[in-house]
Amino acid sequence: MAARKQLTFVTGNKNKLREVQQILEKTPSFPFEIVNRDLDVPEIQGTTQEVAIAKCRAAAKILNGPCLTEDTALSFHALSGLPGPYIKSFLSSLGHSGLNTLLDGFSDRSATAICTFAYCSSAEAEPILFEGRTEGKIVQPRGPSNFGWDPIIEIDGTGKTYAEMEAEEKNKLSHRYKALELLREYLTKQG
Ligand SMILES: O=P(O)(O)OP(=O)(O)OP(=O)(O)OC[C@H]1O[C@@H](n2cnc3c(O)ncnc32)[C@H](O)[C@@H]1O
Ligand SMILES: [Mg+2]
Repeated sequence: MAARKQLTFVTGNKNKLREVQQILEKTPSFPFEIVNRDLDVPEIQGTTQEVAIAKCRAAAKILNGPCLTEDTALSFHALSGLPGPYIKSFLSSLGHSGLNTLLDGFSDRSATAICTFAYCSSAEAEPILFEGRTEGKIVQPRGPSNFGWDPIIEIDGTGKTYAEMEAEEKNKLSHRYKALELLREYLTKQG
């Protein structure tokens, strides 16, 4: 059997990489083998889509070939979608408790976790986006603090935070899983 073609997933985040690999292990029809490169790619300011497109373009230019990038946003509805794509710096500055405090005074604590994969088929190609969303609400931390804001989002209909779920459970309903399903469909059709 011919070896599967490789696709470079540019991320410095080991937790993202682990989840992508776990999800794809359950998806035997995925047409590429994912290999990781940790490149320092600038992340611009803008909408989640603008940030994702610029990052993928920059990574494809550095690699001079096809690549995959991923951006994760966490949008609080009461704050018109903020922190959104800026969640990484909000989390590192404010921590779990500070993110909760941002919503004090609002009755609406709902939030959307958004995962945006961007795929460039060559260094010059326009990035194509694949977006997955999962709804929840921001709560005081519950469960292990292994990955970002997992302990402070309780996922609708489960009564659990992402951090309280086994990997398998998160990977069946997560923003990342949903985005990866769309990417898989697209790449499978491309042949
Ligand atoms: O190299 P890249 O892929 O950019 O990795 P990153 O860690 O910088 O990731 P982002 O720029 O997309 O920032 C997203 C932030 O949200 C966190 N995060 C991403 N996915 C998450 C998930 O499924 N659960 C909890 N936190 C997550 C992540 O740790 C970052 O703090
Ligand atoms: Mg980043």
